[in-house]
Amino acid sequence: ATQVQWWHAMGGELGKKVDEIVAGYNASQDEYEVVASYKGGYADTMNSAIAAFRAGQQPAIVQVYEVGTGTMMAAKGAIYPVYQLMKETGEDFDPNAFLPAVVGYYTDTDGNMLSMPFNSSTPILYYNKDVFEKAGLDPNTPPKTWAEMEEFSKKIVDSGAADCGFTTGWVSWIQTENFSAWHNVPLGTEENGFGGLDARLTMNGPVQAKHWGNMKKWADEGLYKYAGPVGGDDAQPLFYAQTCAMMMNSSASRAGVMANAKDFDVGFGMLPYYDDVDGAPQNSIIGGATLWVLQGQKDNAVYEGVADFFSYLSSPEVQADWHQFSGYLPITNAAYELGQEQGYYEANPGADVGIKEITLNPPTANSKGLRFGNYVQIRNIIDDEFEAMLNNKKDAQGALDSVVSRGNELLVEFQAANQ
Ligand SMILES: O=P(O)(O)OC[C@H](O)CO
Repeated sequence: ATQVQWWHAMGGELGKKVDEIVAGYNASQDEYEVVASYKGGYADTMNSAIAAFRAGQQPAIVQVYEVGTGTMMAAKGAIYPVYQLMKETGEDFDPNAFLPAVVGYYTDTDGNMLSMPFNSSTPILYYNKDVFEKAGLDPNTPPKTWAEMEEFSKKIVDSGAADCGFTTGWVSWIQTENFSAWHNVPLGTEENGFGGLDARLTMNGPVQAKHWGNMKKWADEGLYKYAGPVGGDDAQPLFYAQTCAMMMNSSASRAGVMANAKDFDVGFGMLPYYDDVDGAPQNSIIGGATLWVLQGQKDNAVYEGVADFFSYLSSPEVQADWHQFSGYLPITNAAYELGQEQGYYEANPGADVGIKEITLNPPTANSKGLRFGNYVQIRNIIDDEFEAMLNNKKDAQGALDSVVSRGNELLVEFQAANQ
């Protein structure tokens, strides 16, 4: 069989499921053998693939998170656009089969899909119903607004029901990028970068500054616990240990929550919003990753295998199973409909919160996502400046102003290198 190497970033429960899907594909036919390799988190996986490409050792498929999209799109000689791959290998492929929010993120300005959707997520709220009850809160009513997040957190901490009200994964993705979309305020010019390489960051507006300022205040008051940079790896353990009663994290944290939150009941809610911001809540944006095909495989049969595997991955049965297990969105209309027919959403209340959030309102220029170059590095700057604020080195406005000025230097460099 022709081997097809796939480098991915799915660890823990998600990694086990990826191995199961790959085994299912390999058993379903004997022409190709997909070999899946876990390469660490999203940033590590992307960096390993770039280094491997330079050394001529690249895999056929690499999973890249959504914020790597701008960089991958610009790497023209390195990528094999998916719409072209499917056409050249004669594989049936209908971009309209995918949810519009997913397609929009990964298409070029001519509407061509460049990478293959696989695991699209969006952040949601998880909460501990048992702690809510102990604190005298209604376990069936999650907070809707940030004012309620603060009020509920105070009740939880003051009553001793838990040590902290809430934590969050991804300060960048959830409390800055999705926060901005949810409140319909821009992250940058040129429709958050979709309009061209001359886009610049503007995520230091009054709505974002107020929110970062509140996060600092809530951290000082012990209502919010910081879970660390990048994905905020401490968020899940803090939630599982019932230290924090609420957690904002990827819809795909569901698999881990289901496996680890054994001693208490979990409720699900939408992201909170400030009710004095006009138009909030707007819609959330997708995260997660897509599969990029890399150029340079010597045997064309490898690409035929990639196309065949992609068809398998996006079949309604495989997608619905992956979505229902992981909490990633059902990325095709057919997978969503299959779940409805199966009665999955009725049997699993809260499993459709993410879908409701991304489809809450038709996306605006501020809420269809982002596409900035060098954004992997810009995310590190966001974490860095958030920590500087928590450590009293800067106030919220000063920290966000630095995000914008440092980030824009990277955008200027990216524009010069890729125009
Ligand atoms: O944890 P994931 O896969 O939902 O991804 C979260 C963020 O979108 C990563 O950039």
